[in-house]
Amino acid sequence: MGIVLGAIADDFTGATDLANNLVRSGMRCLQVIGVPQGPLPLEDVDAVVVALKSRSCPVSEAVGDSLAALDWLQGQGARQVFFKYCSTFDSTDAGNIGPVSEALMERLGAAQTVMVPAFPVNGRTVYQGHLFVGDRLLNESGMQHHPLNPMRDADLVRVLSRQASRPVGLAARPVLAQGGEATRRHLEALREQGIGHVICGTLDEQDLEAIAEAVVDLPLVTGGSGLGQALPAQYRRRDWLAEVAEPGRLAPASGSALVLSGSCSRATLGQVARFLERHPGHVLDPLALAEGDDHFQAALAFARQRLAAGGPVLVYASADPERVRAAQAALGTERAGQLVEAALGRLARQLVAEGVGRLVVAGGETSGAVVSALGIRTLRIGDQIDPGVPWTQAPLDDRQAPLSLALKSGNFGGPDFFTRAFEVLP
Ligand SMILES: Nc1ncnc2c1ncn2[C@@H]1O[C@H](COP(=O)(O)OP(=O)(O)OP(=O)(O)O)[C@@H](O)[C@H]1O
Ligand SMILES: O=C(O)[C@@H](O)C(=O)CO
Repeated sequence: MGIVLGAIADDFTGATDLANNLVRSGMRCLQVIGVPQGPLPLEDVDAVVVALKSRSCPVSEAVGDSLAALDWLQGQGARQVFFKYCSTFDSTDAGNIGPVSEALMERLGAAQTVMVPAFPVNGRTVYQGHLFVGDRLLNESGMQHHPLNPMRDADLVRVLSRQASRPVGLAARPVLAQGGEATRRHLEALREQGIGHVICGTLDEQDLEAIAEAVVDLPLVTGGSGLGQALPAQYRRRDWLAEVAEPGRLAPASGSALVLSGSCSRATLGQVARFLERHPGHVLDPLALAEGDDHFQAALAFARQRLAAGGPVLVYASADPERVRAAQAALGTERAGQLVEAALGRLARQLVAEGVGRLVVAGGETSGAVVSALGIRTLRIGDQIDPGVPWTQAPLDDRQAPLSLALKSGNFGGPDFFTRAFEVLP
């Protein structure tokens, strides 16, 4: 028998977010970085999430990578496929949510799929097709300033219609409130009218449950991690899942504790400030990194010394918008980001080789850089630290015990995330 759910995530921290919700609802979950070259041992795994970097790359690349992930997941026997994108629907008029969904539908022979970005526990809800972040419409939430995919329209039917070739429809709250069966009938009626994509309104967990009941037999579902919280109960009703007492059980953690932050999101800036009130930290400046190796070596020396004294230690490039803009103006946005990502990746590789065994990384791009630098291919998903962020464990060739790793999306986590993460780790 194969896996129950095969998921394709368009970034690394988003993959971990979905995997976290699946584990919390009782599924044993493995995250793989990129499409594996061959089969993996999956006897004790119910769901695999393939983490891609396909959110902001050219459409053709995103489609190609997503189809390769789909082929691999089908090879592992996945009964249902989940395309995971951001709960703020990060995309542009060119894509990638519409084109990737349509390519997956075509390959799966699916006439219809649902779009469910909502993640109510983190404040992402959808009403009459409009996406809210907390009490603000998406286009007033700060996301209108996103450097890569500014979200200037909260009407998801309109947003998706600009990037999809199949017609887009809506399953609004009054339908969901009537329950799973009524929602399924509504989807069917839309399918008969030729509607390929259905934006689902979602205000709370109950709505997610109605959607999950209605879509459990669709070959493809798409959305944020909220739907991942509700689907396992439906799989269980169909007897597809074994009862497992601790689906997020990991080996005991060991080694010293390090936080690396390249995220400049508002939540991360607060977390950095809170950490520095009680623990040592060292700032990385892209302008200084551009001048030679001394700045990196100073950060490495600082971290080594403080880790030896007991840790946890923070190394961060996180900076307020003004400082980020200044670095970007001087170096170019891409080079500034690359300098930071390369430095944090190098620090991770060096310090893990020297004994760091518990590592928190903040930022999606930053997480991608660190995971690549460490050569990590698979992550076993453990228990949640805060909504959307679990501890994970990765086997490493040159380390006997697995590395405990938490990958935090920029805007996720409470203000004390960087300290509490280590307190909740067994
Ligand atoms: N001081 C800085 N100046 C310029 N760029 C920076 C600075 N610090 C970090 N960066 C870059 O900003 C980018 C931050 O993106 P990243 O995805 O890691 O964080 P995020 O956007 O907060 O997270 P998420 O994608 O999970 O919401 C990275 O490319 C990082 O290298
Ligand atoms: O869905 C979310 O908000 C996150 O998992 C994410 O994708 C952030 O990059």
